[in-house]
Amino acid sequence: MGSGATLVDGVRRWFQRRSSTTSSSLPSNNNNKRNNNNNKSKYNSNIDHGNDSHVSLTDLRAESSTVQRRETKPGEEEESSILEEEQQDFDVSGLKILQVPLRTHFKPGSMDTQKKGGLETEFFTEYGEANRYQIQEVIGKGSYGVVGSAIDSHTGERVAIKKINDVFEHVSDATRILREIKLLRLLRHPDIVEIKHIMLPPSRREFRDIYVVFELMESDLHQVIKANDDLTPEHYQFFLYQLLRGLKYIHTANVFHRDLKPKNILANADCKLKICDFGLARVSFNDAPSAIFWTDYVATRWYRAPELCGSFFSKYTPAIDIWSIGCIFAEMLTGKPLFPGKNVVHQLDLMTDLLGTPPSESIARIRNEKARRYLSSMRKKQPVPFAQKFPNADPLALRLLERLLAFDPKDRPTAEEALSDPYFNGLANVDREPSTQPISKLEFEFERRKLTKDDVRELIYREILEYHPQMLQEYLRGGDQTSFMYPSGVDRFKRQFAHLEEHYGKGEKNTPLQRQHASLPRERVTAPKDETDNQNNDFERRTAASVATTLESPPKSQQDGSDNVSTGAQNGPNKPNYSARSLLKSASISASKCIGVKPRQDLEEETIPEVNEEAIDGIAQKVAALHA
Ligand SMILES: Nc1ncnc2c1ncn2[C@@H]1O[C@H](COP(=O)(O)OP(=O)(O)OP(=O)(O)O)[C@@H](O)[C@H]1O
Repeated sequence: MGSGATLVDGVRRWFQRRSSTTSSSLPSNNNNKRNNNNNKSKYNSNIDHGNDSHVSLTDLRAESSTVQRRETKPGEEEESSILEEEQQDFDVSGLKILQVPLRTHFKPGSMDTQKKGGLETEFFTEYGEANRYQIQEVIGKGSYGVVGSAIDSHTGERVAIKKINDVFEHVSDATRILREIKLLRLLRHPDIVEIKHIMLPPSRREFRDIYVVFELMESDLHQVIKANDDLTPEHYQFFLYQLLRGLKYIHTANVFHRDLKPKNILANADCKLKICDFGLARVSFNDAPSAIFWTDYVATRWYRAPELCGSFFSKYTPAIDIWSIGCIFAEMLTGKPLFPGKNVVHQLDLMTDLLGTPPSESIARIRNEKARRYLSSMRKKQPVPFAQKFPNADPLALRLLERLLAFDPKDRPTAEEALSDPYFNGLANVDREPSTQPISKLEFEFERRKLTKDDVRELIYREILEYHPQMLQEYLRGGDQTSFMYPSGVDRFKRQFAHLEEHYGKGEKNTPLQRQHASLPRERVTAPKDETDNQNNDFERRTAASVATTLESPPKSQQDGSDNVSTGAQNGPNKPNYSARSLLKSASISASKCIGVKPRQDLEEETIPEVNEEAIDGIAQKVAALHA
């Protein structure tokens, strides 16, 4: 306890000093300040009896940051204190350093990374791109490509470079990448991973791969939870605080992340967390047709909110992300996933085992008739007290967790509300929990039209130019760059990555990963039935595809028709509509058996592939065929 108490105390004092030394540069809305002297941290008594050496270390650091601030020259104060704040963020010296398992898969060693041909050298010297990053090792592999660590010779910083292969193989994949790089450019926050740069492709109209340079993180929360069985209450608090702070910012931009899970939270040994993987994120524009917005919903099941397990509503709220954060927090506390459902019905079962069956008022609000009937017909369950499920946890943490995991989305707090929960007394400070402006519709106008490969290539290229201001100027002036093959470091990277990939996982029985979230091209959707029959556990994939009909709330006769094929155990002759099977059929998660999925490492890996508008018709036909 002592070390974490020190952290909280240190951070609190830091805030207090900051308020007194830099108050002129801060918004002076005292009503907004949740963190004040009367708001005694629950750790105070521990601090008094705590570990002195930790206290003095934190004190010293907090002190030195204050002294530095005091020494700022007049006139420079505002700017430097803001910069300093950004850099320092939190003093985490009181928290025990995390174990972060080594992620090195292959070190290049004698690899020919240094070799530069004459022309290449010339290009690189002139443009400075290629010599800038020296690739070190492969640190991860996702469905879109390899991630390597590298040194940025301009800054000396270590960075992560993600090579995304064959970006334009499917328009839907390319659109996902466009969305992700755009969102990460627009969402700048200390708790969100930062894109530092994107390499300029060698040709505007012909490039296939892109190289995205991120700030380098040491691990992810999934690994941290697995490797650290001695996390303290202060770790839990600081982790949750950062996640909610990042989420507050994301939600005020009107963005829903939609796939929050421990693997999508990057982590450093110093306890810093950053939200990543915005590939499934969407901007919510009030006038956007909700059916289109949600038909491609595919978040990993274990972290999926109940309303998404049964297509409860046609409009969803940011509360879906709050639910995921609740699941992640519970996983931190116990070291195990909270709701490791095997399919959506099992998922709902696990949720109701803990939370009890929802009250009738909550069920009554559910728009989808099948989901409503399914929930009403469930065996009534009483909630399990959280103190029993999480016996060693801080009662304040559990009170907040219960709010995050409210079955009814309207009962969950917003991220901002959660940050003002008493659990964060002494740590939270609204001045350090920024909001942002809603993202402009103009940035995402491409979501409203059907894009061709060339359209999306142009849009990605335009997005890359944001990291190449001079080229952007030329582009905006209308200079035709089509035939201008300008030099870039990409060719060299291509070779380096090819080499690394060749050696990646050597000795392991790895098969190449395939894109998980890929939207389905129509022809794949309509693959022959027998291709799917031997896929056990894929009931969900075969049947959960009636998104369109669910969202449009089909007439009763249609529902009855689809229920004829239901074989759910509760399906008596007179109650055909609310079996588990029919619920699965109406879930707003859609997929096809035809998509390749990653070799399964654990059940949570079974993310359901994304389905786009284009694919819905095909899926609907396929489902109909399956049940014919
Ligand atoms: N900035 C970073 N610093 C360190 N590691 C990273 C960084 N970004 C990604 N990684 C790691 O690289 C791996 C693959 O990254 P990522 O999940 O972004 O790829 P992806 O192709 O989008 O994967 P997915 O299949 O989950 O969609 C992950 O293990 C991740 O932890």
